[in-house]
Amino acid sequence: MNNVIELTHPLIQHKISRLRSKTTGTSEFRALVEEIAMLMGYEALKDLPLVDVEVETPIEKCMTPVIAGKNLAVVPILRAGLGMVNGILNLVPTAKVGHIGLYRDEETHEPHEYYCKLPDPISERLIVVTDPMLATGGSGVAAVDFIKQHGGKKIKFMSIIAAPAGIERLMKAHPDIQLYVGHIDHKLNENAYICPGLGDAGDRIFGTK
Ligand SMILES: O=P(O)(O)OC[C@H]1O[C@H](OP(=O)(O)OP(=O)(O)O)[C@H](O)[C@@H]1O
Ligand SMILES: O=c1cc[nH]c(=O)[nH]1
Ligand SMILES: [Mg+2]
Repeated sequence: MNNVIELTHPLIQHKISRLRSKTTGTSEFRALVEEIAMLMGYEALKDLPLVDVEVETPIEKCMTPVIAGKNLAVVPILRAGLGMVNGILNLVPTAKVGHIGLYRDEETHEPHEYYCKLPDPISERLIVVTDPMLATGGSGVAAVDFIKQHGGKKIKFMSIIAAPAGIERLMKAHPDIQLYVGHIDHKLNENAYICPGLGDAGDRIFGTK
């Protein structure tokens, strides 16, 4: 799939291995998620639009490119996607942040919405959705559905670990988006957790278990 980009950089792979270990504690886990998001963002934002502005160097005036400031919105899927936001904001501090609250039903594994607030106007922005885990893809599809219903058009989705089933479901529902993944794991278990994965990303970021 052309729109699925697996980021194979050794720094990303090394940090994902640290995330996977069950001995990695909350503060290191949180820091790693942010660092990985920043490294993934470096790649995912390589087509950010630029505008030329005039700058005076100590030598002379010149026209030189800067990021067109109002163009980016980061939209984490709560809770776990929040852990990736500062990684992107480190790269583009002027980005706006929207939030989509979803949790998976423990029995059906289907997502339930509890919050949605997006920056206005959303239609003109490049939107980067963040969620460390793409498992069945239900949450990802629902999040992109919401964003499109609110007028979002240019959407990139960043996931640290993805399962093949989730990738397929998301890209079948939304073939126009670009999906950036840090690693594609091999399967889901009977509770729809990614194997080998890293466990429950939200609980590990926020220390809730
Ligand atoms: O692809 P899916 O099968 O939908 O699963 C992935 C979703 O599950 C996790 O969220 P969770 O429901 O655990 O909520 P949390 O982030 O609040 O822990 C994860 O952060 C994703 O949003
Ligand atoms: O493996 C998984 C699947 C869904 N959500 C998680 O946090 N981890
Ligand atoms: Mg969770």
